[in-house]
Amino acid sequence: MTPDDTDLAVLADALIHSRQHIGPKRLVAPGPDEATLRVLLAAAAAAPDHQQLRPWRFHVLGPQARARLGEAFAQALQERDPAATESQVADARDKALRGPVLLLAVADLRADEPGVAEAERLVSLGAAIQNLLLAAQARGWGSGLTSGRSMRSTALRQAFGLQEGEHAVCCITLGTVSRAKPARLRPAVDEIARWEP
Ligand SMILES: Cc1cc2nc3c(=O)[nH]c(=O)nc-3n(C[C@H](O)[C@H](O)[C@H](O)COP(=O)(O)O)c2cc1C
Repeated sequence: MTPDDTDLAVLADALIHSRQHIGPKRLVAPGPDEATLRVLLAAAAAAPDHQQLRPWRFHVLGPQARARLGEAFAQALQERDPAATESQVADARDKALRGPVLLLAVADLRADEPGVAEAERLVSLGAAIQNLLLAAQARGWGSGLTSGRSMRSTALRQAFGLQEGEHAVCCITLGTVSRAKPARLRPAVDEIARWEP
């Protein structure tokens, strides 16, 4: 048996390759409960983190927070497009209500630590998100990431009390997959790797 044939390797590969982005409209109730969310967040907390700066956190959004997020989405749209119609504004607001469980991922780039570049801190957040998504996938929950210009809006920053140097990166929706699209074709290994002699 080669090391690739161990049960753990087979499981890990199956988990990684079966995860796919599911849009929030296709994630329906039920979603993971608080106990499960805590397990998923503990998986996020196991992400690599140079000098252990903890350069990110997750906001778990309850109904009031989701209403605040919806208002921020609506306000951000109106600010960047004053001609937006009522139905477009309502649609923007609605985005915060899709899916049973919603988290907001925030990068904290404030730590004055010249040895750890901002890019490294964002990599750590990406790893934390992926840990969370895979832990969710392993338990049968679907997930999707959403972002867009509203993430950088003053309205959203104010709604979640973000300080200078803190950045809302994306939302994470978790729930039951009602309808999955065919899996995306992933890049071939030789497209993403250069074998340096
Ligand atoms: C930080 C981040 C933000 C994303 N934001 C969006 C988004 O706003 N809308 C969307 O449809 N997908 C979004 N995605 C998901 C990607 O579209 C998706 O991961 C990509 O299509 C690859 O598909 P896969 O995850 O199924 O492999 C985001 C992904 C990341 C990493």
